[in-house]
Amino acid sequence: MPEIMWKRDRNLVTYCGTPLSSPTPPPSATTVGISHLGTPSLIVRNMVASSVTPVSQYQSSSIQANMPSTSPLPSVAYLGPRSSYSHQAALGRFDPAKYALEPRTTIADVFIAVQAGAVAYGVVPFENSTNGSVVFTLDLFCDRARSFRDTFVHGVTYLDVHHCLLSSAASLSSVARIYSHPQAFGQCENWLGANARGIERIDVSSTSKAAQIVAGDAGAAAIASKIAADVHGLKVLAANIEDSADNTTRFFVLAAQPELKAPVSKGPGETDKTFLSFTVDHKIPGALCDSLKVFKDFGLNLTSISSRPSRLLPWDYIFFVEFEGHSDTQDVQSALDELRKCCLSLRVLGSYKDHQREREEGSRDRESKVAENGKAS
Ligand SMILES: O=C(O)C(=O)Cc1ccccc1
Repeated sequence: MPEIMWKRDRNLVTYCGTPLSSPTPPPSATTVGISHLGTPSLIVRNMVASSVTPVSQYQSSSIQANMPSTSPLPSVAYLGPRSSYSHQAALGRFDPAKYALEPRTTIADVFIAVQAGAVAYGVVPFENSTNGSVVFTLDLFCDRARSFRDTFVHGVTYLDVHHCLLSSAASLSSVARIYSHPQAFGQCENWLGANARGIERIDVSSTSKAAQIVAGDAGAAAIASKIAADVHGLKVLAANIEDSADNTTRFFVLAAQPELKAPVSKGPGETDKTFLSFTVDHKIPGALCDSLKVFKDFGLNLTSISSRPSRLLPWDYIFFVEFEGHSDTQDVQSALDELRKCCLSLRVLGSYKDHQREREEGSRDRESKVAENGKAS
């Protein structure tokens, strides 16, 4: 086997000197579910058609992760196997006629594939409306080993998430084990507390992985989507078991270069956002407060804040902030210059368009319709 050499040349990914793919701009951010893709059976057919065969679970995932795509189309890596929520989010954003959607075993493998230039884009879950941050993804953005220096957030896409309990067992009384992704367990706590007390819970890499395992184990069930039930030939023992009816997950679209230009025109309801990580000197009282005050002073509205342990020292943290504004504008650049003065380190992880306002307006519409309906009855 010849040694595989990757290098980056003016944003073209080259393999032994031959251009393989030039990143193609993705379609603009899309929102809410995948219903626009057609009937459930069409979606399932697309999922089957747009997937390459998942690698055996015994093969090292990191070797597979940075293998170049063999498709002539620009490729998009997602947390697989097929029928995961990440796959559904990727299908909502990337037309499978124009992009080759490729499953990866873990979220880390998606980052590895993007960083290596093996794919043009990656789709990873970032945060959930009921269960908060996806810590696996935040930990990869911490980039403690400096492995993902060229991996940036390029866009956002949203997915309405409705969980089901899937099994080949006739009823819950024959189920001894439930498999799922930790995020899915966290989004179904009420249902599990009321209906599945004492049943063992087993964390796996994705909900569709759980469905795949359960397809071969009659004493087990998976928390996954209705689409995963169809793909893996499982029965739906219970539907819509999520704690919150408007359960939504936000996914980041990753790419190996930042989206540098501030968009000249924005669609209705679109907002520019920037995501960054920073560290402060924990020995200085008020260091975090000083850094957050910069956003206030520059009139930049924060939309998300989270932290992960630095793993350098106990109780030392890396902070993540998302705010409204684009890093390619003078306002934001001045704020970042000021922020650098009170931070030990700062990394802009990407600027992108978001449709959140439109979604909020949509949910306000729903709320006012419910209120009007309440008055009328
Ligand atoms: O496990 C999956 O299917 C994923 O894509 C991760 C996830 C899990 C639960 C809700 C949303 C995304």
